[in-house]
Amino acid sequence: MAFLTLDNLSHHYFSEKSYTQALDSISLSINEGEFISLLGPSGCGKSTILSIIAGIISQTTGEVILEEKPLKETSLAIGYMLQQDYLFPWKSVLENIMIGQKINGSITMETKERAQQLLKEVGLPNVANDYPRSLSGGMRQRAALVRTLLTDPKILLLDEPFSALDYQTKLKLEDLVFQLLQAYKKTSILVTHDIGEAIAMSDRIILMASNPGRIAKTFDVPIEIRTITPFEARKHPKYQMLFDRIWKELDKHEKTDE
Ligand SMILES: Nc1ncnc2c1ncn2[C@@H]1O[C@H](COP(=O)(O)OP(=O)(O)OP(=O)(O)O)[C@@H](O)[C@H]1O
Repeated sequence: MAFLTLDNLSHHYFSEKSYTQALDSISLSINEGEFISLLGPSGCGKSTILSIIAGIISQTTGEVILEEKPLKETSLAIGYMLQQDYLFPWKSVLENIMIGQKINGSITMETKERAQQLLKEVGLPNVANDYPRSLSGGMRQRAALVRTLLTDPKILLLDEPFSALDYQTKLKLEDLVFQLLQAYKKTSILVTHDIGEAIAMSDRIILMASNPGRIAKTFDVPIEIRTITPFEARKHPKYQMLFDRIWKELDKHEKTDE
């Protein structure tokens, strides 16, 4: 039995003036500890899938099943990391990363120690009492990652978390996130437009097509790439081969959408 199942998900957005079928019959099984990427053209429904899993919106039809139970609303089992870090400027880094526990009234000495430990693990050992304005974009995203991990979610949703960063910072952060999520055996779903990032970080890539948003093809990433860091993966010959296959497939779908 899969850890997380998307069973025949469809979603329609309605407004007074328009109707959009964002998703059509999305079915996907994800194993515990697996890293999946959703890749595809703008508007194919990648973020809509994450919003449904996070319980922010309800699917029109279908089910999300986590550990054999339907997931119907927002849950602490789901952690969400976005392109923007959404750190509160008036709170220190430590206060920001413990915001979930503060809201739940569950801050303990143990939480504080774990927060400090995680900050060390992401290379931010000395910023707990600083304010977000004194941190670089990459440092802020690392703090946002700690905030997400501190609630110990079962599933991590990553919606283009590196896309606002400069290229060098993005590559460094990819390595860090990859290693951390592997160490903590987190099940993760990454939304990205970057074919290279999807190959370098994932076990499996779900290529989507639009109008309506649907799964076009699935690619398994070769084991030789999955067992090395994203930075090293980009230099592997099998990376280039897979890149070319995905590029061709994406091109085919973009042409049919035109
Ligand atoms: N709140 C909304 N109201 C109406 N239509 C929406 C809404 N959110 C998304 N859509 C539409 O649903 C479709 C899927 O959008 P979604 O944002 O999930 O795609 P995406 O693949 O994540 O796009 P991008 O890569 O540009 O972020 C698009 O046609 C979009 O215009």
